[in-house]
Amino acid sequence: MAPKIVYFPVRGRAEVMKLAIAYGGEDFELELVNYEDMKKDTDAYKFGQCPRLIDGDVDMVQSNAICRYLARKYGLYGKSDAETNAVDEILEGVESLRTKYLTLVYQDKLADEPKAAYWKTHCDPESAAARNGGAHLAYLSRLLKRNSAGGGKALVGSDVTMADLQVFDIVDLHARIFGDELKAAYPDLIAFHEHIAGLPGIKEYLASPKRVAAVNGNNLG
Ligand SMILES: N[C@@H](CCC(=O)N[C@@H](CS)C(=O)NCC(=O)O)C(=O)O
Repeated sequence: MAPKIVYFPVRGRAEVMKLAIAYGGEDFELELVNYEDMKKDTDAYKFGQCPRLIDGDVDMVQSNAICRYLARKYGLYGKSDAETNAVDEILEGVESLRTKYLTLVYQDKLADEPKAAYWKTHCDPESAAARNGGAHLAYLSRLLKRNSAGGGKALVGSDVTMADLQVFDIVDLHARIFGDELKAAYPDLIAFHEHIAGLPGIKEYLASPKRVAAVNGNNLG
């Protein structure tokens, strides 16, 4: 049976899971959950939150735990302890940026002022350089360059890992908001994003009706 993801009708935290399953060559089923039903079912939704993954005997929540499970299942977790550690570092690094992104879109509603401040603090390579490298996207770009085995196409080692899928997704979210500005600032991350988008399984998934539409207008989702 195909793995089942239970979530709200947005891309959100489930998107990376779908990319991993698609790259792993499996199909997935998507079940939409209603907020009130989720809150009542504390056995399944142990923290009152989704996404949830059901895959055979596996029934779990917490997106990064799910991502690690899928990384092990599909061989996306590095080829050595050192690579696995590096994948874990990147998953957590992306999580930090995702938290800030979620504040910008859900709490600050992408208003002009917080958006400009967000760009300056977390994205802008010039202000990052002025702060000796301190900006989240600059960190990711540096990690991509530093991994010579990846040739700009992988963040850890030479093969695709869950770290690549997480970075693809976070770049995808930022590209929707910052468009040309992001392209000009991080051509390496954009080229990386294009490479991942063309991988077998992922290419077909991204073009398929299974990809939940981005919530346009406010760029959420
Ligand atoms: N740490 C959790 C966060 C999950 C989360 O915030 N889920 C949101 C939807 S994206 C949710 O269920 N919110 C309902 C709530 O927290 O009451 C994870 O990574 O899965």
